[in-house]
Amino acid sequence: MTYKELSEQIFRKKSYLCVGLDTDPHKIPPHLANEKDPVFAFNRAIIDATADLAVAYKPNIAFYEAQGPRGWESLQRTLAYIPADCFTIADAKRGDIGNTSNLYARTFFDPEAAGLNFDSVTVAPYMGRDSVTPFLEYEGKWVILLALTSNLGSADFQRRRVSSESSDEQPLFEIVIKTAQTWANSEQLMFVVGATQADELGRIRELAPDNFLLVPGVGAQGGSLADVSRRGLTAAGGLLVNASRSILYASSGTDFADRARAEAQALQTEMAGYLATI
Ligand SMILES: O=c1ccn([C@@H]2O[C@H](COP(=O)(O)O)[C@@H](O)[C@H]2O)c(=O)[nH]1
Repeated sequence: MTYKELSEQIFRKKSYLCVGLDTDPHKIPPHLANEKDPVFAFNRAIIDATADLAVAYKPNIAFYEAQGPRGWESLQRTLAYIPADCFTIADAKRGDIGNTSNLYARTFFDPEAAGLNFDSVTVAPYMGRDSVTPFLEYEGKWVILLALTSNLGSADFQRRRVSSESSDEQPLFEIVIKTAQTWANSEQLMFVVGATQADELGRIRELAPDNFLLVPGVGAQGGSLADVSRRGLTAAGGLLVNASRSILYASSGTDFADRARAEAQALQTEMAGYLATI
């Protein structure tokens, strides 16, 4: 999906909601246990309940890999089921020496390789340019680079102030953003910024006025959709705000899909209000 198409979907659906498919087999409602593929049955119900409210889906790959070959099949079925008008994110947080990154990129972008054809993959930036560029070689695919993550540990490195040859001290995440912008344009490069980091969102938006930001951390992690939207929305939309557990596990009973829809609907209604102001 191109930048323009993603932006159009946001204004068509009046939503920048990304539903995170962090599907934990232990949290699937018991009545799905007899399905041939309970993880897929759960995801299918969540997708059916939210597809008109969401512009993106983000399976977190850890939840599928932890299931072995069965999990990979659930992931393939889930990806194939996501409607074509939704942007897809492999939240895999990959990145290695170029030779190895080539294979990670092939895994998520080449359907002939591992049966997956995601629009984008999350990548850790700390091994530098040659660890990221293999993902950028796939035309029409996106890299979503970790910039300032939502967890407390982001203070350990990402927020640490460092000096570089060309400038005074600045937080490491700023160097990540500025440097990565020399590798790819905003049509192919997004940044992850946690909703719990709203204090820095204005500054990040200044540095990256045209890049989409993937913002996890509303819902279970307590980030504020209002703060994120006020600081992060652009004329193109420019945001994908992810919620996983607060939607998936709104209920553990037979009404789980209805309750998931209600949670997604509440976020989408709020988003429609913010979009109306830009
Ligand atoms: O900084 C980051 C980067 C990624 N994530 C991922 O997003 C979801 C959040 O799930 P919730 O249940 O809505 O908290 C999950 O897959 C994380 O691995 C993040 O939270 N923060």
